[in-house]
Amino acid sequence: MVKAVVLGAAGGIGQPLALLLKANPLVTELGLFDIVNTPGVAADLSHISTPAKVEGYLPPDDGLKKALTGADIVVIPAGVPRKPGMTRDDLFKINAGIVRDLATGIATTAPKAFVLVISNPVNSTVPIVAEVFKKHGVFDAKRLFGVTTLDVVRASTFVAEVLGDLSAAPSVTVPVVGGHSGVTIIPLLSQSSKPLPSGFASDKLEALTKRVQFGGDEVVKAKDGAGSATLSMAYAGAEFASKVLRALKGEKGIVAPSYVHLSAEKASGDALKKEIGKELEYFSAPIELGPEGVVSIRPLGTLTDYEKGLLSAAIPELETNIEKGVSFIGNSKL
Ligand SMILES: NC(=O)c1ccc[n+]([C@@H]2O[C@H](COP(=O)([O-])OP(=O)(O)OC[C@H]3O[C@@H](n4cnc5c(N)ncnc54)[C@H](O)[C@@H]3O)[C@@H](O)[C@H]2O)c1
Ligand SMILES: O=C(O)C[C@H](O)C(=O)O
Repeated sequence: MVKAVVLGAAGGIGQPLALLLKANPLVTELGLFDIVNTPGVAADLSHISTPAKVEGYLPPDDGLKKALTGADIVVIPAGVPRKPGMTRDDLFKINAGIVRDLATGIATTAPKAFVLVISNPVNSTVPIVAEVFKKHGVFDAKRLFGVTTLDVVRASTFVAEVLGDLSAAPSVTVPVVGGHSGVTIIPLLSQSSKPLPSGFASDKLEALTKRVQFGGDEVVKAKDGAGSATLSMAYAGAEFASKVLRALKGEKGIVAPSYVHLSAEKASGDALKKEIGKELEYFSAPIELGPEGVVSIRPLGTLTDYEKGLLSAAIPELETNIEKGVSFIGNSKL
């Protein structure tokens, strides 16, 4: 029996993500929470002929607590999305408080659940969840994940486009490490499972790297005020959730990228800090998953000089973003 819960389930990401979780045969119960519309979304999904029993909850009558009771995995896409001209950090003002309050609900009702944070700015919202959990004495770094899968999904697609063969996209894997915003997104294109064409020019490599780093902006611009990526994010979130669930069920050797606290597995986390050359608390890297969550954090491997430059550029912004999330909870009354 597996209960999955979506917080922010009526939103642009929440609805298609809930659909994909309802279609996942590993899920037997699906709890949907939002401040609006969840009864309708739940009623709609509940007619789909898959095993999961679906319930929708709203804030009155302890809806958050009811949604979270018995949760094994909680996915959080609650919060406002960007409009053109905004950075992800501009969302902090509104989303930090939303994520803090939802994390408080998880800490008190489902402290053992795996928590997958989608709400932006991920580089700061994951530390917010961790700090709330620490204040409640229930923090387990192995179970907290910032969802960076969309960056990896984009890298696969964009590399396949460069190779002129979109049918290769599902089998192209590119490690994307660092964080989830602009220059903190570091695609390690030299490690693509399908190499780029030989003699790929450095200006093309730079353009491809920038496309992965700023892929979110492409969607924000195209949606022209109506939000940011929702469908590709729901796909990516469901992919990552499915890997976490398969590992929970005992499948071995599952590796997926995620933004985690580097204490999640001490030896490999310390080794990664050495590779980065900085005492960062959080970083996104390929993670081996197991029934308890993080089994190990994979090394970055050999970086080209260009990729080393990307890493150096990412570190100061990551540090600032992490500190912002940590001090927000330090200064919050819970
Ligand atoms: N990690 C990623 O790769 C990634 C990708 C895309 C979007 N995002 C982020 O995901 C978030 C959601 O994006 P969206 O397009 O679905 O936005 P949206 O506005 O369509 O949906 C957000 C939902 O959250 C709900 N909500 C607001 N406050 C809430 C609360 N206190 N409790 C529960 N629900 C609440 C809203 O009612 C709404 O239904 C944004 O912050 C966006 O930046 C992250
Ligand atoms: O770009 C955004 O604001 C949403 C998301 O983080 C993305 O990468 O698409």
